[in-house]
Amino acid sequence: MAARSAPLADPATTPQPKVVTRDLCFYYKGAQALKNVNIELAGNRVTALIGPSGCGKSTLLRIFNRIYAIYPGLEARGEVLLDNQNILDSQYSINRLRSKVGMVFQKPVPFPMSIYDNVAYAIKHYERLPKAEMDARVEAALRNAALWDEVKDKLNQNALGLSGGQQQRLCIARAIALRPEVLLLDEPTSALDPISTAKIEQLIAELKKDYTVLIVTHNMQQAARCSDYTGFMCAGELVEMSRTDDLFTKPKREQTSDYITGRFG
Ligand SMILES: Nc1ncnc2c1ncn2[C@@H]1O[C@H](COP(=O)(O)OP(=O)(O)OP(=O)(O)O)[C@@H](O)[C@H]1O
Repeated sequence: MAARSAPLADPATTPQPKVVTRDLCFYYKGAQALKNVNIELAGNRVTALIGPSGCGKSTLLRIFNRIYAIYPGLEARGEVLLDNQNILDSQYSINRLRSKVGMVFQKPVPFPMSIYDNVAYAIKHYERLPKAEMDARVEAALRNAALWDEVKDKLNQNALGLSGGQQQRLCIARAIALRPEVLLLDEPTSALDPISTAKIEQLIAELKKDYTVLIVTHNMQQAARCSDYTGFMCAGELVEMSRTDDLFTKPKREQTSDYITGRFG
């Protein structure tokens, strides 16, 4: 039976949860991948999910923008409350959800178009803006993603000419250009070199001023460096969820301790 996530400690300084799941289960064509997951993502904080390969981290992250719904035979049960509204409810419009919850994938996937258009394209899907306003939005997103200084003189060049780390920051710019409230990062640095990784980690720390961030990572040091809260998952269950320092220094469950000390996984 999955552990119920304890309410996050110290309510005086703990922000309100932005996203809450209740008894969330997930099935791939009948095969259960998540078992009664109860997790809270604190608003304007970074939450990391760690755990062995195949434990369900990416499955959980992808539920938060209902991306699974485009594939047949995949089913989520339970509730996922974003600001107290259940996003799994078919009445909750997918367009509304995508404007509130942005996602960045493991491999940078810029569109084969200019750097400018990569960001503007995402905005145009939701809003019609005069040119000057669009320019300002594109610049703001690129600045927020710590990429502006590197690309400001070549906005019309093809994005595929950027380095991997720059492409990933462009994908983050594209996601934040829509001014989402929640940002999902699925192993965003696994394809990057250490310098690009450090830049993205620094960026993640900055982003929490404006967004609620969830990051899936295989790298425990990364979780320790850039998250406020960490959830440890195993075999489709959320085993433990605490403040990051606590989870790594005084885990409550033996399974967590075994994982972070390298005894399994
Ligand atoms: N498209 C799919 N169809 C069927 N089963 C899937 C699919 N995607 C994932 N699974 C299964 O769901 C379980 C959870 O997978 P998931 O990718 O969420 O794990 P993960 O913790 O993110 O793994 P990793 O760290 O290796 O990326 C695994 O047993 C996996 O085999």
